[in-house]
Amino acid sequence: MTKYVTLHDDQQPRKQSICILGSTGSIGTQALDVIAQHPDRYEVYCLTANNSVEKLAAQARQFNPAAVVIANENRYEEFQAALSDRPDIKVYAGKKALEEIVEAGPIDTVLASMVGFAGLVPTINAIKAGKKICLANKETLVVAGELILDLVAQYHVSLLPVDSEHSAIFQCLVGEDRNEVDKILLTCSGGPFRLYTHEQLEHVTAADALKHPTWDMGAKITIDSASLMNKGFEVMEAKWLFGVPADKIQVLIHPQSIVHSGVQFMDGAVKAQLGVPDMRLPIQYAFSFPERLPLNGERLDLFKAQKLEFFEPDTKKFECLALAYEAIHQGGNMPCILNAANEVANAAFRQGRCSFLGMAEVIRKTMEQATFDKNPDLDIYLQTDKEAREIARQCVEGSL
Ligand SMILES: NC(=O)C1=CN([C@@H]2O[C@H](COP(=O)(O)OP(=O)(O)OC[C@H]3O[C@@H](n4cnc5c(N)ncnc54)[C@H](OP(=O)(O)O)[C@@H]3O)[C@@H](O)[C@H]2O)C=CC1
Ligand SMILES: CC(=O)[C@@H](O)[C@H](O)COP(=O)(O)O
Ligand SMILES: [Mn+2]
Repeated sequence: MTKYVTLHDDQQPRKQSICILGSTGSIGTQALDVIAQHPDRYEVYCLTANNSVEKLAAQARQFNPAAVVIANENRYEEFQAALSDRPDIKVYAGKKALEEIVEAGPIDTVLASMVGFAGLVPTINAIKAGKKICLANKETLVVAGELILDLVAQYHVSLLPVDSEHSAIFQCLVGEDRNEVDKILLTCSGGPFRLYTHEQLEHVTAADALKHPTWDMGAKITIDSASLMNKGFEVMEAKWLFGVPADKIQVLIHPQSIVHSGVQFMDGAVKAQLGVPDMRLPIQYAFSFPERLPLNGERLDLFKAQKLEFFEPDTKKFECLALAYEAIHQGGNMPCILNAANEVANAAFRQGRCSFLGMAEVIRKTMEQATFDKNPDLDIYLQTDKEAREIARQCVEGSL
């Protein structure tokens, strides 16, 4: 029995008290929309952001959390001033405060929806504090999948996927505990450059890459979708979440983003989950599992969708996907190196300091030069992330 169904004397389900890490982002704001649709089920214990002082303060006024954390300490005074008329809301600042707030006693569920490596330590702390984890922050599993799964088992916590494909796979696997998976069908939109030639890719800009054909998401993941690094990360995420080796995870380019992913079983049966591209469903399902709750929003109309296409990905044209497979093959801390280099290259591309194709070059060079460790622990991941970022920065500057 999952621990969220705690009944009061009157047999009404107790409200699930939620901490949202990264509440000002794309996933965070959609999670608040889900919570607003079910005030009888969910309440907000804590909201966090990095720099978005005004947005976080506005969210705090609307959702009345017990605590709020702004990760950038330099924004503390400004943030405190913005909520000075709300002494009932505790205001904290800094990376350490953010990493520790997840341990607060009243929290049932932590939605890990910060972006990047910064999400790793708070997620680990939340697991160790016995919280239910709704995981959007895929970088956590990319970097330290084995460590996270070991901790989840050791602390007996629930880990629910939020990423749309992994939520789809999870939904297909419900009730199939006794049945062996033949392969996972992991769909991918192909991004805005799906039909571009290599020559065209030499000239694309961040503004072009930020126009995702089907999903409206934060800037970092949108660039990862354009380079197909996002799909490489999702192969790793699926491998850890569902215990399926990478060679049994088939990536299918599906430009319509209607089939969110599927599973083929030993008898050849394929189950898939379909829907409009809207993250509120996977967010809500992670909160409410095993129940389904009503959700306002657009419904899938298959007559309107008309055609559903599937193609093989081109790993020569999209080298980031090939690099992700290489990192999976090498194992150890290589996915951590891949992730750190990607975070640096992705940011540099957005700032116009690196070309689109240059991102893969930076990542490849960093993978060649960073110190490899076959059996990393958390300390090694922290060191690896630091070292790989430094190498990647130098690659971006063209000094290596
Ligand atoms: N968006 C989507 O549809 C999907 C996202 N995901 C994953 O979910 C995660 C969040 O993505 P998304 O919502 O798009 O990202 P956004 O960039 O929209 O939001 C990121 C959030 O994290 C906060 N944040 C950023 N850096 C830090 C930091 N160093 N310390 C503390 N907080 C920080 C931001 O605060 P601030 O506003 O102050 O910058 C913001 O609240 C990513 O890992 C992504 O891969 C997975 C599937 C789909
Ligand atoms: C919404 C979501 O889950 C994203 O990870 C999405 O998958 C990105 O689209 P791509 O398939 O283009 O990477
Ligand atoms: Mn996804």
